[in-house]
Amino acid sequence: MRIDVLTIFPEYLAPLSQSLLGKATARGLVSIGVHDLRQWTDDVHRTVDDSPYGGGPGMVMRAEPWGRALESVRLPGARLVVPTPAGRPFTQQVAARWATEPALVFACGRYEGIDQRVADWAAEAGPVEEVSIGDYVLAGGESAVLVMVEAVTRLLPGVVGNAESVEFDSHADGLLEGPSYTRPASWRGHDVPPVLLSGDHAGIARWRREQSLRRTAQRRPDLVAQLDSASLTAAEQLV
Ligand SMILES: COC(=O)COc1cccc(COC(=O)c2cn[nH]c2)c1
Repeated sequence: MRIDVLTIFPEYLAPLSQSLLGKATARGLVSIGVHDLRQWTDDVHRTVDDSPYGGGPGMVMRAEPWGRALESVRLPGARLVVPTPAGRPFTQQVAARWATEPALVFACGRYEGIDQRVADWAAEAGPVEEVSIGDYVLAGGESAVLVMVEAVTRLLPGVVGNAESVEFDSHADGLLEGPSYTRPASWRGHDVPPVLLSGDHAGIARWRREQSLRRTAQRRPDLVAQLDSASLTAAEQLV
């Protein structure tokens, strides 16, 4: 997968070339390019923002630099992702869908946002998604891109050592992951649930499912509504 990020703070995206991602890049599973939007400005001050039409606080990112940057960086048909508080929710399902894409381009907004005509114009050349990573407002899209790139690239085959651990992630089956334990069996008066030491694999699997349903019902009742009927019935018994 090819990932390109357009931003006025390229140094903010430095973590992308380290740790998990660094290894994946080194192994050729994903290639990442981070580009400074100011490369595509046309004035001596390298201006990327201007006052909003219609008045209002703050500044808006100008369309021209974005148009030139996207023409230069975005492969034909590549999915353009714009992180924004006003976007559709970014979920594990969205991450899984994007993980099959050959290329993704991320546009990091700053100030009050990017002139809307950029997304509208970009949609003429390929899919554009305005997505939110949560109901809060950041100073810019860079942190959201770090989050989304991590969620997507860890799903790429070969990036996460143990493929099973990806399969059993929270949200992979619509449920939250239950509690995990490791040695020692007793720690500061807290013991590991005995079933996990029993060797009864069917019992362990049943217990883990029950823990996931219970935790989901308690912490994310909004997710319970989306469960299939079997899981729903089980979850309702546990609230
Ligand atoms: C068309 O889209 C835009 O103009 C985007 O513009 C902005 C403006 C300010 C901040 C951001 C960053 O995204 C978030 O704050 C965000 C994403 N998820 N949850 C919070 C983006």
